[in-house]
Amino acid sequence: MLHFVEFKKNYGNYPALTISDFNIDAGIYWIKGVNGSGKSTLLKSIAGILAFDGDIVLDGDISIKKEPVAYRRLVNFAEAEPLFPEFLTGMEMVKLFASAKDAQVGQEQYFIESMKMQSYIDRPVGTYSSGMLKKLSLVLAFLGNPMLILLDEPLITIDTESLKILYSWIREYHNKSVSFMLSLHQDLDTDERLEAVKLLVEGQTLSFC
Ligand SMILES: Nc1ncnc2c1ncn2[C@@H]1O[C@H](COP(=O)(O)OP(=O)(O)OP(=O)(O)O)[C@@H](O)[C@H]1O
Repeated sequence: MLHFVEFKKNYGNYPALTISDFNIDAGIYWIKGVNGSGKSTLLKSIAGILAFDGDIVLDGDISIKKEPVAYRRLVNFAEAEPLFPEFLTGMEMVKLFASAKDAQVGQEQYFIESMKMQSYIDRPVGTYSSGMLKKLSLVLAFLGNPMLILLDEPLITIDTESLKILYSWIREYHNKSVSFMLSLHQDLDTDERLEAVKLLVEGQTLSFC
């Protein structure tokens, strides 16, 4: 599903992450690692938000470097602490992402309703609480027809009812062959029946746990 080829991400002189040749099959992955180990750097690089040396190839032949548009359409990302333009409403953000991700018309309604966001989705994002912002970022990460969804710290900030909904979305999309990479500090809820393979970011590289 994902192949790292001579991947290297430096911040100035600091070599944050080096992954020379690494393959990840389709599935659900739990990215572990201590603070500052490079989990967000990894997810932002896979999402195409950070520049890096080398290449990341999706599904055998879709290179982020050679086919950035096709690649980005298939890889969605929710940041740990999302920041959006404060003057736009939640719905304007949703429409923007739906258009960029070629989402089918009306797809967003299911997500907005199941997360119970109808009462504030038309309000400017600047008026949102941190939990509301987090839920908006999660909705955006499910729009379109992604092959891979990257969720950085998805379990923080949102209430327990919303967490259950998020787990159900992950199960539903996984059943449709969508892969996930979740960076988490806390354990996954074993009652939620998510079979996740553990990956460890340690010593400025990535390995299976
Ligand atoms: N913009 C930046 N400039 C310089 N160094 C950075 C930058 N962003 C991250 N780093 C460094 O890269 C390393 C990895 O950071 P990263 O945010 O990826 O870690 P993380 O595993 O996500 O941490 P946490 O669990 O605390 O969120 C850290 O040493 C950090 O100081």
